[in-house]
Amino acid sequence: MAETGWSCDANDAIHITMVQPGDTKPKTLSTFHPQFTYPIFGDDEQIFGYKGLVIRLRFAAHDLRPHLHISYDEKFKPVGDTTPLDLLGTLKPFVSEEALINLPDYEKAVQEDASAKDFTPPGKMVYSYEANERQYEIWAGSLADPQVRLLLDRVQVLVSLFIEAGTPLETDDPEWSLERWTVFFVYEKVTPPTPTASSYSIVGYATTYRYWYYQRDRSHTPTIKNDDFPPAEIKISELPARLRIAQFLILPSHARSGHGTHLYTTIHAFCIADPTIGELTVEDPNEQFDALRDSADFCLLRPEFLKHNVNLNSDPNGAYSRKQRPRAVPTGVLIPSKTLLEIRTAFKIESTQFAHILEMFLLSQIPKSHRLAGGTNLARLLIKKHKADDENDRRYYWWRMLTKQRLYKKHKELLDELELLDRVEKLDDTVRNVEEGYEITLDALEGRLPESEGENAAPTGSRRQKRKLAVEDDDDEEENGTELAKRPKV
Ligand SMILES: CC(=O)SCCNC(=O)CCNC(=O)[C@H](O)C(C)(C)COP(=O)(O)OP(=O)(O)OC[C@H]1O[C@@H](n2cnc3c(N)ncnc32)[C@H](O)[C@@H]1OP(=O)(O)O
Repeated sequence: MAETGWSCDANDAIHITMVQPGDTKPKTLSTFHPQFTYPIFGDDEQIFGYKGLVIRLRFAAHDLRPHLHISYDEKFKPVGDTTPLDLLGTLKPFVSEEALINLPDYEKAVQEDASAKDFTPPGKMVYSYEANERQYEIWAGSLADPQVRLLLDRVQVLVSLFIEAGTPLETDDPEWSLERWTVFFVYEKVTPPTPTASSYSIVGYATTYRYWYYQRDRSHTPTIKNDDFPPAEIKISELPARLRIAQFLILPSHARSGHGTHLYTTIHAFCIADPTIGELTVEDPNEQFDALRDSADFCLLRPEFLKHNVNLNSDPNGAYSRKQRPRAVPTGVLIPSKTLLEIRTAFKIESTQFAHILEMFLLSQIPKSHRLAGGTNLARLLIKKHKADDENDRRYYWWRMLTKQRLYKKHKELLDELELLDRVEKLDDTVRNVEEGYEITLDALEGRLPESEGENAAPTGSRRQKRKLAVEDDDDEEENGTELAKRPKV
């Protein structure tokens, strides 16, 4: 434990333990430390006043019954204003009330839980899968369901401990508001450790909510109607909506085994199956989540792009373009915009995310030796431009133009404040960084795709790193009012 004198690292002091009944008393399934404790203990994540401090947060693996247990070897004797931290007072707002019973009572409750044998996760099962010869199920339920609320209230402290800038949900909102929320739980189906124990063990969960999706029907001229007032009851669950993933968590003991990807694709399938949902969006995704989402969306859309022969036209304006540079990027002839819109609408993918996946796909269709990652001669291409002899060089030229065009439109206000030369340089840096980010994802996907071209050799060790982007996405900041969890995403 990183301890200096009377202060210790809060991340080390907290132990999160999943338990299930054992032969005579509950046994530990897994134990892990939090990633963050600053929402509870402050920015420096230090706890003053204890030696040998262990704050153990236990959860029953099936119904997440919680328990908080604090132990230490020595406690600092107050000197004037210098007092040890009030641990219970500090932790109370973050853990549910029922976690504060004594340990023997908790252990008895877990060990002798008569209902455990018949426990099923709340809501209904929406997907099941096998991984590494183990069985998993994903269940979805409305937050208006008291059982969903109970589980969420019990586990929400993990949001503060694992999701940067994440805040636990208010679960005592009015019912109509709770109905907007669907919570997805991932459980492993296990062989019960005792005859009366549960066969479910938590893996992770995600919260999602519907929010109004304004779509103007331009085929109708707005008219004043004499409808009854007040109107008949409106059910929020039936209004056109976007579904937004708010919190997404896979327990560290189950991380990097594909469960996050299963959970995300299940939520996506849930959106596609619901005619009232127009798009899937994500609130404040972090870098890891973006990587997971990009990979999953790429695997989903790639077969569709291939089916429709989506590719960059290397001669967008025919022979004419070879002599004279078009005044604007000829998007309509470069890519099949109508088909792409149909794909995007059918797959309910938000427009910026769709643009990323499309750009990544178009890039992947250019042989690596004609891309920056494969050592193409960019200086020569920038002289030859759309007149380059090789069609893949021309494709790469147009790929850069198309991506720059999107980036420019998205960040127009910011870029227009710069001098022309600075603007060109900034845009150039950004497209390069975006391209590097795509190459990393394509590398990571190598071998996972059914018809892998073998273009992107898998790297040794993770190359996943923060995408260095020259132009930051100010939209996210505006929408979410926080910069902490946000990764610059262009
Ligand atoms: C909206 C938000 O809430 S944003 C916040 C997201 N949540 C958090 O950051 C909380 C803490 N972290 C987590 O909960 C998890 O680590 C998550 C959600 C980020 C990722 O979940 P995981 O289950 O680990 O994801 P998954 O296993 O599907 O993929 C992650 C990696 O594992 C790799 N992977 C996928 N399947 C396997 C497998 N069978 N074996 C080994 N590795 C695999 C993937 O390649 C991926 O690697 P990469 O990111 O380097 O490309």
